[in-house]
Amino acid sequence: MTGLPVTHFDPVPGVLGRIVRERAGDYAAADPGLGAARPRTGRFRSALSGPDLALIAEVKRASPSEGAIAPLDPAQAARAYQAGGAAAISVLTEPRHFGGNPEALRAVVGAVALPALRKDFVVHPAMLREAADWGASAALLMVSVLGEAVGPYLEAAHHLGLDALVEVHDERELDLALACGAEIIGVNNRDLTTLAIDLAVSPRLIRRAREAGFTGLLVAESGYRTPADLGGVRGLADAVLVGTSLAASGDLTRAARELMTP
Ligand SMILES: O=P(O)(O)OC[C@@H](O)[C@@H](O)c1c[nH]c2ccccc12
Repeated sequence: MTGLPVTHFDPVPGVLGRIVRERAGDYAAADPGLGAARPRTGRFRSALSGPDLALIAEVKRASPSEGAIAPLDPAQAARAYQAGGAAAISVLTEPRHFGGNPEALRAVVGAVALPALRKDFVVHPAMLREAADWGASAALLMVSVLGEAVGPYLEAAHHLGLDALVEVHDERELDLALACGAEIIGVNNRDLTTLAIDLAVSPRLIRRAREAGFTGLLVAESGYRTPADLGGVRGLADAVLVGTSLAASGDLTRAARELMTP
């Protein structure tokens, strides 16, 4: 595959815009080639497909909204999440604002049998190639960052054997995700341009996706701290993605179990 757009992103405002510009700079000289097609395992997708609300637990050491969260050891954290019933592990690899790095992802892949998601601001095809090389089963693709390019990026992820979590935050982004053939759509409750959380966003957009006839998987993301917080997406979402509240808990296994017990 060639010709993947690497530079013509929608102009992105706020905190998100800054991170996107930094990441684009990091990868400006990287080789955009994807190489030969790799077989798709669909491991991430199948891990979320059960009848129960699945947990994607995130290894998140810092964030722009919280600053330092916890000095997690990624392998240990992933094992603790696995013991607590997580279906998949999300690993931040963004270094400046989220305390992530490539080694964290590799360590998680080596430590647990669960599929891992590369959580980063994907703005260059090399970032997908890396995700596959590092053993991730999936990568995050943000419609707020990629705009219309999300379609080609989705194809690139699939070419590399990865599942993609296509993230949206409003109706316009959801409609783009639906149009590009996303199989797994994540609805972020956090507006990444202002960092404000609104737990009503996920139920609203998940309903809209289902009304549009979407038959893929839907993930509710960000801001969940208590079992009661999950009330709005139980029976609606296939999975929830939770980082801060688990990472900051001090006992990741227990926190994961307690959060998911209605
Ligand atoms: O820490 P929280 O509020 O539980 O959120 C987790 C996850 O949804 C969040 O880290 C996230 C969602 N989309 C992102 C995009 C980039 C960076 C981070 C994110």
